Amino acid sequence: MSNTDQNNALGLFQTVHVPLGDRAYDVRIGEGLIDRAGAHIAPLLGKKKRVCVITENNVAKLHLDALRTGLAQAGIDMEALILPAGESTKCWAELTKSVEWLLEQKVERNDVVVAFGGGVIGDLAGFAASILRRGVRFVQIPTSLLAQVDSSVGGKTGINSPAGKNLIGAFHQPALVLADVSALGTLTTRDFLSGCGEVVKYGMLGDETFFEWLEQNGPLMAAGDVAARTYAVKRSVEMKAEIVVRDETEQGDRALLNLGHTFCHALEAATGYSNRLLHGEGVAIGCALAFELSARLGLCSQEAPSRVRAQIKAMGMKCDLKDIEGDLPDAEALVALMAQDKKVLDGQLRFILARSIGDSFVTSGVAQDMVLTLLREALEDRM
Ligand SMILES: NC(=O)c1ccc[n+]([C@@H]2O[C@H](COP(=O)([O-])OP(=O)(O)OC[C@H]3O[C@@H](n4cnc5c(N)ncnc54)[C@H](O)[C@@H]3O)[C@@H](O)[C@H]2O)c1
Ligand SMILES: O=C(O)C(=O)C[C@@H](O)[C@H](O)[C@H](O)COP(=O)(O)O
Ligand SMILES: [Zn+2]
Repeated sequence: MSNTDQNNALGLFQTVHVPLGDRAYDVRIGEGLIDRAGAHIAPLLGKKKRVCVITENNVAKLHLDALRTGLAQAGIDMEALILPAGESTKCWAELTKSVEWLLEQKVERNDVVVAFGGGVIGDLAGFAASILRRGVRFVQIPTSLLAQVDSSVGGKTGINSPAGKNLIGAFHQPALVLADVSALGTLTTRDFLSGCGEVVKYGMLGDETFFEWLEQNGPLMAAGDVAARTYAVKRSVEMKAEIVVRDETEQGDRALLNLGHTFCHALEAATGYSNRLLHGEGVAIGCALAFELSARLGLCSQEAPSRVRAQIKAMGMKCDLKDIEGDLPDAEALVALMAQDKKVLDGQLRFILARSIGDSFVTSGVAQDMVLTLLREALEDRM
């Protein structure tokens, strides 16, 4: 995995290479990458200097003109499909619309689709690209913090089902990721903090030093410091890339990236994939629950969940079930939703638990009673 600074016609950026053999690609991180998108994407194109971009209305309003100009500077034309923003767009209807639109645009096997937006667009457009003509290449241009640190890297693409989160999808690696940290400047505070949920997750699952860095630099990041944001994106991507390279299709270790997600996905399904709970918010709440469960099982110290919760709260993120507005189902119903989790093996739930901050592992040996009691207490705390 190389990690280099470059300064040429492509601008100044840092690279995390994801060495996956014939599916290897760069994640380029820096300012002004949208303005220079054409120069970065041009080497991927054949004779046809055109890309089809899938995006959504919030991002289109703020950044699509810049992308059009950035592509035009390298002589690349762009057609764009603008979908509604929000988690509910990760559904069959929008997938069908996207695939039919790509076919109308006569996208060929050798063309490149561009996913321009947050994790919703990355997951949806990546899945559309994976099934179009049995697979065309796609470039991720992630515009949210969450998408830059997590969803644009690693090739998990897909949509939600009423039965559960991300249950329909495919592994399809991008050909290139351009993470333009200047785009983060237009995020709402809520969306920025949602992305922080995944950032803190990396520290908790595998790097205590990064967790400590976040304890010290969280406020700087939130205040918009570009160097701090760039470092957080780069360190997160490095960690994700390392895990993905070890286990691309989640046969083992990759499940570590799911820390907090068994709880999170059940809560997202329970709140109807709505604005009541954003994915990164669910991840933060899920991580706090996973550490609490680990402590109750005697796997980690009692101090670890307190430190995790203190950091989540210090950054201003949602931390508890009581931070979710409106009704929630009871503990039994939440556990029933977990039964559709993709980590279920031989009918048994698997959880990511922790020995300490920065030392997590995957296990199937968690008694359901422990999970039910934990959830009952967390739900009672809402009363
Ligand atoms: N594939 C993976 O590995 C992976 C990893 C983590 C999360 N995910 C998925 O990602 C999704 C969440 O991603 P998300 O948090 O980016 O959600 P999102 O795509 O809905 O974006 C969050 C909000 O930010 C807005 N936005 C995006 N970029 C913006 C910008 N630059 N300026 C202003 N507003 C902007 C969007 O319009 C939206 O309202 C979930 O569906 C989750 O399951 C996937
Ligand atoms: O890339 C992964 O692997 C992850 O688990 C990253 C998660 O943050 C992400 O939310 C992912 O979409 C969850 O995957 P799923 O397979 O549990 O749906
Ligand atoms: Zn996630």
